[in-house]
Amino acid sequence: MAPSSFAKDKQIIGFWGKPTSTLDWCEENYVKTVYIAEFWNTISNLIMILPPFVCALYYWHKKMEMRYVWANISLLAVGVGSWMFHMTLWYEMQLLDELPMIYGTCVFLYALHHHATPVKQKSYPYIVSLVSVSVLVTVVYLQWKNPVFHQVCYAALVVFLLYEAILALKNYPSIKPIVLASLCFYLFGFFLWNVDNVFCSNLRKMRSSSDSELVTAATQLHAWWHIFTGYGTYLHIVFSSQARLLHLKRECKITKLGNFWPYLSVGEKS
Ligand SMILES: CCCCCCCC/C=C\CCCCCCCC(=O)N[C@@H](CO)[C@H](O)/C=C/CCCCCCCCCCCCC
Ligand SMILES: [Ca+2]
Ligand SMILES: [Zn+2]
Repeated sequence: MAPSSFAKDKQIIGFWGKPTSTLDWCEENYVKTVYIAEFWNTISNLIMILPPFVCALYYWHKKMEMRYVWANISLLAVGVGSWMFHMTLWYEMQLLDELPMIYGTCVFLYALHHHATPVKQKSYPYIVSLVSVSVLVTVVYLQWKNPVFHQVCYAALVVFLLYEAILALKNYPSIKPIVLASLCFYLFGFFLWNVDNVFCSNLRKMRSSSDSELVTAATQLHAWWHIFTGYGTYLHIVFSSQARLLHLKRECKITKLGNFWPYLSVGEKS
């Protein structure tokens, strides 16, 4: 599903010129500033930029295996790509948003699949399969610029990740709450993404008939999709790394930073 043909009537052209992307989401373009096409959709990406940046540095400092550092960098890459896309609405930036979603999910699959393997042991057939899927999706999507193709491929990878998560849960039932939290936030974000696409004209009417900035912000459901899926994905990284550390019998505990932000507190490497 793609929000394609809304507001063809009064398009404002801002600093980045006419949109060249194959998607233009429900948020009205260049309303807040001429430098950012979709303001709320842009700044909501901070949730995919700041926490994984800090978490990547923390895991690196704690000498976690590099795949968990890369998992954070993958989410960070999606956040930066998505920021660039919503700011410019350029086709090239859309690719910078969408393709890392595919690569990132492959990194998550790789990390989760290897949560119970001996240190430095890798499953080469699994790696080859993930690289092949990434290359295939990239090549086809560069030729066939249909966003639904990207959405179906991405959704299939997420379902496969869910299957890997269920397998990991069998080994470590204690991680169930964080797996469930990750899934609930993610699915709620997906629900909002659909509402935004289906009820775009209603949401726009609500915004145009209200002067309240609160209504404007609250009805940007694509921005809320970023926030909920970004948080759900961050929690996925927390549980994937926790499953690994439990397997390695290395000390770790989910702690809250400032009584608010959950992260995996990791003990020193023995
Ligand atoms: C299950 C819990 C954790 C899952 C982690 C999944 C791996 C995440 C990988 C990358 C992070 C992505 C975070 C969201 C970024 C969104 C950026 C964005 O908005 N991009 C759009 C352009 O602005 C792009 O065009 C959007 C595509 C949306 C595709 C939606 C596909 C639906 C996926 C639904 C999966 C349903 C799973 C059902 C399971 C029962
Ligand atoms: Ca828009
Ligand atoms: Zn987006």
